[in-house]
Amino acid sequence: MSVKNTAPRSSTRSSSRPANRSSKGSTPVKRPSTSARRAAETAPERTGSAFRPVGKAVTGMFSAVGDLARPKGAEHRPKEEPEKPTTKTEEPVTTEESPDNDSPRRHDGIALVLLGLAAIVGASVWMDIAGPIGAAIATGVHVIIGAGAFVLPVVLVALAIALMMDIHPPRAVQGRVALGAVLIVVGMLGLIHLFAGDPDAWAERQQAGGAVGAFVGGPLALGFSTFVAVPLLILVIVYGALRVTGITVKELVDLIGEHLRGDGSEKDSDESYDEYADVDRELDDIAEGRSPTRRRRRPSPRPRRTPMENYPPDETARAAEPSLFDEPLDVEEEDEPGTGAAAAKGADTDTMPAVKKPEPKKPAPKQPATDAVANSREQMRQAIIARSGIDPSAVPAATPKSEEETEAPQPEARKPESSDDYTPPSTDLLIPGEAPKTRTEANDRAIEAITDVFAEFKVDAQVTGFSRGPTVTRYEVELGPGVKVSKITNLQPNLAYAVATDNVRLLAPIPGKSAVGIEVPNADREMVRLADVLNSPSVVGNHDPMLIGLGKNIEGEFVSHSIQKMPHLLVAGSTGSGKSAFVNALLVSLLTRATPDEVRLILVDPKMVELTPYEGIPHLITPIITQPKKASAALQWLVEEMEQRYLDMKSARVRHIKDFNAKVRSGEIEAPPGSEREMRPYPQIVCVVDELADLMMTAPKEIEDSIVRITQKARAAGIHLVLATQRPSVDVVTGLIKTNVPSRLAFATSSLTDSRVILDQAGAERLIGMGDALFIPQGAGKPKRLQGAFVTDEEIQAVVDAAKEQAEPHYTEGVTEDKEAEAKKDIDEDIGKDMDDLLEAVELVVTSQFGSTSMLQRKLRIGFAKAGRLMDLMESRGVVGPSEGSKAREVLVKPEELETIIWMIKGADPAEAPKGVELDDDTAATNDAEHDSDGEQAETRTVSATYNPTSGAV
Ligand SMILES: Nc1ncnc2c1ncn2[C@@H]1O[C@H](COP(=O)(O)OP(=O)(O)OP(=O)(O)O)[C@@H](O)[C@H]1O
Repeated sequence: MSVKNTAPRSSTRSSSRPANRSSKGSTPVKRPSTSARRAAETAPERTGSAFRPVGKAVTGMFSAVGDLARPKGAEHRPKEEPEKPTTKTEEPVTTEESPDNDSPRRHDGIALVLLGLAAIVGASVWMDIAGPIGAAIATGVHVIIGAGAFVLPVVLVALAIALMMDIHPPRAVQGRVALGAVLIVVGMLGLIHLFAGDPDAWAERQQAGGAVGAFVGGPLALGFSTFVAVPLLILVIVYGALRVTGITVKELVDLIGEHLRGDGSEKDSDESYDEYADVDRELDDIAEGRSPTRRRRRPSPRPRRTPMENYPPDETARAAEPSLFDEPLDVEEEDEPGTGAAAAKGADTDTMPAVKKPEPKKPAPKQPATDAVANSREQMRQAIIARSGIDPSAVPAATPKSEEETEAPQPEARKPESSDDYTPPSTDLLIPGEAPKTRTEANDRAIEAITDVFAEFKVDAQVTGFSRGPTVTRYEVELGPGVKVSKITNLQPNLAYAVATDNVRLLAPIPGKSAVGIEVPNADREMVRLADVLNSPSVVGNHDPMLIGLGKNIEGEFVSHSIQKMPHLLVAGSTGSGKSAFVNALLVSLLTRATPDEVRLILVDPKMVELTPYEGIPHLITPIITQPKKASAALQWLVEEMEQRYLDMKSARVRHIKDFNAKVRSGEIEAPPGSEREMRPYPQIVCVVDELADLMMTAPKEIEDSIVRITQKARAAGIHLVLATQRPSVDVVTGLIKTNVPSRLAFATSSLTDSRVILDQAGAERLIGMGDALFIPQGAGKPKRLQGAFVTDEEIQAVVDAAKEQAEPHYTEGVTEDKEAEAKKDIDEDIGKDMDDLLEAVELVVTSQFGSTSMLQRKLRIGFAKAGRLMDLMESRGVVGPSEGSKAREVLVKPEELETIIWMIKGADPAEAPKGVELDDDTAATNDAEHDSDGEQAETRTVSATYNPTSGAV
């Protein structure tokens, strides 16, 4: 229950009543004040006894005394009462409150009257010196309360003192206390009466329980016997005591138990663990109408790690960023976007409301102290502090790691290994970003909201710090002892509601910390510029030409990753989530770090517009591909290129293209004599597909085959795929593609299913778009959240121009030619319709190395005549030797040459065959001999027969 909540409830009530009244057409009725009414309603209900009239009468008396005693304006009504709407239709609660006009002098007067009465009664009953009137009064008192008359003066003096000192129970409990007191008195008098022997004579009764004792004890003794009546009356007294003290029997037993155990220490009490116990009690007090007695907050037995130990204070940022409750600072006017300095820098023309530069603020007028909004904020803040003891503006913010990084000395930048005449465009062409914010009003507001949720749901947890990333802030929450983490995770919808976003993500725990992370999107997000990422010391100091700037993580740390380590990447996200921005960041990173000798590109852009700015850069192997068919051909070309590289690596006895390149550079590998081939280091190849879905629609089988073949083994060959799609459905990102593309980058997806397809887990559907991403590099289990780096079209243009100025692209021919279609044109006439069967037969014979006609019959389920014909066709093409009667024919083609022979049977130019092998009988025989005798020579033969697909470009 909260103070905040009670106000609306009372106002609801009050708003409904006038309607009722008006419907009856009656005038406003007198009603007791809220708390008195509540007490009067509840006390009799709880007793459920015959004491109701007595209770009511005494309640009235206490109430009246209380009212009389209460100084004007000092009534103890619940805090929220003054906030109740006091419109004309409001019930006239003030009619009962009229005695409030009494002055303190008046209840002093009543106290003196009580003292006088006490003196009279005391003088007469104790000493019999009050004269005849006094004696009459004494007799009267004795008749009513018997021996109780001896105590009455003391009670009257006590009442008088209480009146004068303004000590009285809160109004809400007055009825309860009065009833309890009456029960005790009546019970006692009854007991005295019984212990006096249940006298009948009034003279004796005056010395026993008086009329009250006789009327209570007498009938009981008569009805049940004294033995039953005595315990019954004791029970009445106990009940009265409970009413007066307001505790329950259980609490009493607990209290006694605690004392008996002798460990009154607060350790065992739940309350000692409950940081909010005092606050709860206060709130209960207020709700029940008691004055909220402020108890001193016990120091928490749990030594909480202070937030300051976790985070160095960021005084400068604190000073620069006013908290929600600080006086507004005068903000210096900034340039309008597109004017002045911003325009001179060629500032970003991309308009993005959430991340664009802050609007130039008008000089804020100093808020008057009485400002209603400021007041209500302050009240809310105080309520939160009262409940949780946490001041949002005191929660420390972590310094963004990027800021710590820049303090380190700048390492030496990389120099390209190869080109003397080509220098990659400088990152100075890119626009640097603004310094990251450490804390803003939005953060304070979110801390308040989170703290409020914990208080509302009575969860012992508190925000101990936060780190602000560009898009999202992660609030660190520490739990009290014994609090389940699930208590926080179950609160996710409420937290989302409190911070007014559905994109709250919970990390339980934050990796490496004993704290739960609550990631809340920043209402005032910041843009991450690629320039900042590429100029960060960690990127500058890294000499990998394929390192790309990805963005910034939630701790404000720059994130970069090498494409070589990916080695293939799947990028997915719904439209507008930031995929193209990422592809741009990737390409600009490569352009600013790698020469065309080091990295070559194949760009596939089925959307036709996304990658157009890169047209004509020297890194391209082929012009930007926009047709899916050509893309499919280019992927097949990549497969051949990969096979070729593997052959070269094999012949050079190296396992990675880097080692092959090193050998070429050192002159260890040379083109064989007579070969026209010039040995040059192979460049790394990156193939970027901007929309995989378009390709998969055209030729799903071929595309999937090529992708799978490349991704399975192209890592060592220096060929890398980056596949982007906005439709990560299972027909686009097939199981085979998924298993072979190990690195994933997910931008906001439109559904949980899409997130599962791309990340194999949920999460991407909760991202907030515009570059907010989850990245799983190869081998990493948990995705890392980051804000993608952004480059504007102007920056891209500047870098592309700088690259184009230095070199022309040298396109390799035939990359996008559909070789299979062309090959089909020259099919031998004698093969005719048997092409498919022949190819199957060749594959069977070559892989099994068994040239038997009956085997063909069996496996291909064909007749003898057809099997014989296929065997003859194979003989004429040098696959098998001549017939040797009933023996199987000799197989002349080795399994590793299968592809080439199939290639040739299909009718392609043998010179373009992917593997170098001469297929006329003589050469085949010679080759076999070479293989057998001299492995080294055999490999030289392979090299000599191969071609270098990228050689046209190098
Ligand atoms: N990293 C980023 N930082 C800031 N803004 C970004 C970022 N990425 C994208 N945006 C904003 O989001 C808009 C859409 O981004 P982008 O064009 O990259 O989306 P997309 O996923 O490629 O969409 P589509 O698939 O429709 O092409 C951009 O114009 C830009 O304003």
